[in-house]
Amino acid sequence: MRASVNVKTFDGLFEELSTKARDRPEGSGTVAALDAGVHAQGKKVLEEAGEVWLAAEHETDDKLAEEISQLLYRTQVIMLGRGLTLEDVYKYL
Ligand SMILES: N=c1c2ncn([C@@H]3O[C@H](COP(=O)(O)OP(=O)(O)OP(=O)(O)O)[C@@H](O)[C@H]3O)c2ncn1[C@@H]1O[C@H](COP(=O)(O)O)[C@@H](O)[C@H]1O
Repeated sequence: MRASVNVKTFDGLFEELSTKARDRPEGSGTVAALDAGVHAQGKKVLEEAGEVWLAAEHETDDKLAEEISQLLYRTQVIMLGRGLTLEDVYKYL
């Protein structure tokens, strides 16, 4: 894939969401997801994981990539909700 200045990365998204969690801008879905609590956040992770699985079996590469991006997002919401940093996770990679 060709590099692009506009492509978000996992780290870049985490920084963006951390700022949203701190500043709590109006209309942010991330702020709403954080306020909904860990139970709701966990359900979203499971839902997106299931959609990744189904897309891998039945959908196009692009649809699969979209579902994976949503799973990454929902994973980051869980991380932020629990106060985990990227380093907390990366040390296990
Ligand atoms: N990457 C994402 C992202 N992926 C998924 N989602 C959310 O997840 C939804 C899709 O999930 P579902 O399939 O469950 O869709 P849905 O059932 O219609 O959603 P709900 O009604 O359950 O909210 C989207 O409509 C978004 O609300 C995301 N929301 C935000 N981001 C990124 O987070 C940044 C901050 O977002 P805000 O906090 O909303 O400003 C954005 O710039 C994006 O880059």
